[in-house]
Amino acid sequence: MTFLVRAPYCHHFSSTAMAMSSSFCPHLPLQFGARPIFYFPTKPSFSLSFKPFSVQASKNSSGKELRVGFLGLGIMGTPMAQNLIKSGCDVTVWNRTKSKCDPLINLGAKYQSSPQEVAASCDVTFAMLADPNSALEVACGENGAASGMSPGKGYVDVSTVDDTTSKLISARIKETGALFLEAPVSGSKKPAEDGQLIFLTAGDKSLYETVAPFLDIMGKSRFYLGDVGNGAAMKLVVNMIMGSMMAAFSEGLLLSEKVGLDPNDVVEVVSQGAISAPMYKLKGPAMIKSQYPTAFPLKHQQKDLRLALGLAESVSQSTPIAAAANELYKVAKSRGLSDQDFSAVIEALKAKLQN
Ligand SMILES: NC(=O)C1=CN([C@@H]2O[C@H](COP(=O)(O)OP(=O)(O)OC[C@H]3O[C@@H](n4cnc5c(N)ncnc54)[C@H](OP(=O)(O)O)[C@@H]3O)[C@@H](O)[C@H]2O)C=CC1
Ligand SMILES: O=CCCC(=O)O
Repeated sequence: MTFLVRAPYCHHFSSTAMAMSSSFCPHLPLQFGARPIFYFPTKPSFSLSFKPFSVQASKNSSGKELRVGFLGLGIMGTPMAQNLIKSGCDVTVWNRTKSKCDPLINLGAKYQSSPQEVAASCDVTFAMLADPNSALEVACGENGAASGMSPGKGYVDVSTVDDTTSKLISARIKETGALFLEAPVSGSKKPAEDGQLIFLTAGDKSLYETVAPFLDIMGKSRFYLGDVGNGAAMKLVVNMIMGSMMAAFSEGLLLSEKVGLDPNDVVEVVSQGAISAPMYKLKGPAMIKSQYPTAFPLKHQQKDLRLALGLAESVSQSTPIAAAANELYKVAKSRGLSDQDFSAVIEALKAKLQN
């Protein structure tokens, strides 16, 4: 197997490719069913000498370097597309609000004025949209990407959506003869900037292999999980856990303060014990100061909890903790905190106590 690897924390993407023998690629034991999972756990700690990405990038049937489209340039899409451009990829961008394309055009990206035109002018097109509705609209709506798709092309949806939405998009893309991969990401704004995302992919295996070099520019590891829907489900499970963890952490911080403890000590104690999580150490100090600089918008966390609860209901799985957490995020949204970081959910608990 060939892996594209990059120097840890290398921002200039002089990155890249090195053919590694399969002995470098640990195949982890399968714990979620009998599907193959390809896992590259961390970037190597040794130094490599790199060639420009384009030398090793996947080629299309005419032997030309693949042209990459990127739709959706929000908090995540912008740094992801930026990393592709900086690595030397041929990138064409589109965003509903056109002004967000400008910084990427300045970096060397091309621009097309609709998802259809991006898809028509590129070999593979990535999409990073807000939610199921926008993902569907951009892929399947008027002048949507599907209208520009044809055999030999591929569509990679990296948005967080539910499995039903992903299957609808997949069906529409595949109608055109193109291939489809869902590839939602774990990791937030900073991992996106640092090319340290975790891709949870499912769908056409050959497209997964084709876009692997691009995933490796944007991420630190990638999982192939089988049929369309499995990547979406994995992402929702992970974010359901995360949403509940943040809600529980918020309760702990507020309780500690009420009983006369220093919540900064709580952050430190938690960080040294079995329930330590990078998220607590990263966001706790700002939460204590009632500051919520946005990395992962609260409205998206609530969307993910809503979708995860739907997923749980579809298989009759009881999820009372996530359901309670979801209510808190809904309260936070109703108090105008949608665009703050999801750690602002703590404000919902403060508000509750004041009622
Ligand atoms: N932020 C994070 O930490 C992470 C987010 N995610 C997921 O990634 C996705 C994107 O997140 P993020 O970048 O934070 O979100 P943002 O809200 O920053 O960006 C959303 C993007 O979707 C576009 N969009 C929204 N509605 C429409 C529409 N109707 N038609 C066309 N485009 C639309 C926006 O365009 P415009 O600029 O015009 O508004 C923007 O490009 C979400 O699914 C989120 O859950 C996954 C991992 C981490
Ligand atoms: O979907 C958002 C995930 C945020 C994270 O993994 O830190």
